[in-house]
Amino acid sequence: MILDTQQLRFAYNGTDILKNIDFQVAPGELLAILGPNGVGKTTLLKCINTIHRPHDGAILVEGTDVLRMRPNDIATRVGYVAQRSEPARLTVFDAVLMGRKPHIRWRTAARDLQIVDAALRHLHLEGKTLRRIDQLSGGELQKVCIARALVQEPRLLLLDEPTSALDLKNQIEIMRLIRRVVDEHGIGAVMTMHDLNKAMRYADTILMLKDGEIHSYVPTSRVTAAMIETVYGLAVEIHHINGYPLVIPRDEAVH
Ligand SMILES: Nc1ncnc2c1ncn2[C@@H]1O[C@H](COP(=O)(O)OP(=O)(O)OP(=O)(O)O)[C@@H](O)[C@H]1O
Repeated sequence: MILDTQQLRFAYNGTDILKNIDFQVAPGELLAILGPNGVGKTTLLKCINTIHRPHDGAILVEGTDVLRMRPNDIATRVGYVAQRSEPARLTVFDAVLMGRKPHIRWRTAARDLQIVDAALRHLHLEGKTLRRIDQLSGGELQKVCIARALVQEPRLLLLDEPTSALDLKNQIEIMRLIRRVVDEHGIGAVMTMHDLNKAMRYADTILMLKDGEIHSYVPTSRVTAAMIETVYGLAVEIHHINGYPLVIPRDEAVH
């Protein structure tokens, strides 16, 4: 397993936000965490990335407890794309190169530069390498953050709403890129998402949170309208168009 979370519990100021969180991510698996605003999706990613320390339970990455890993070992195994990032006065190139830092021993090697170049090309940022990231649009900055996580060559990629600031074409390109990296490199990925259709189109597994606990944890093909209705409190239908699932809200209340 790439990721194994066991009976996680996390509280802010004594109030439980997450409890009984148990799930696994296998090599080549993309898991989407869904659930309403404020349910704890970001908090869960931050626990996995050791930004927060769970109050109970364990998080294993390739069999090793992340809380016992040195920061550099975490950084070579886990890449994290935050929901919001603080843009610094760095160029795009330098910001992406920073993702190689955990791998660089003495000084930047030719391979580091090749990996950075490739990531910039994949994200269509090659024309903006010398732009300062505090002068980018929200979507451009989001792509820089994804490029920085990819050059880390992590075994586990954590993405907090990776397409939220992107236009339709960029959303699809980023989802295809994430899918390809997961498939080709056999890594695991966990993303939070509000767009159910995109999650169901690209993820292998869906994990839905409700009231701080796992409500549903199923292969994408097993997601039902009833699950979505209970978690979001919204009546929906799931249709398939050209083989892709499409969630359509119905104009009626759920009790
Ligand atoms: N630093 C903090 N201190 C106290 N409470 C917090 C803190 N950060 C988040 N919370 C609360 O914890 C809960 C979970 O927040 P979190 O950001 O994990 O939710 P989310 O599911 O990612 O939400 P969204 O979909 O709106 O991004 C929310 O009620 C939030 O207000």
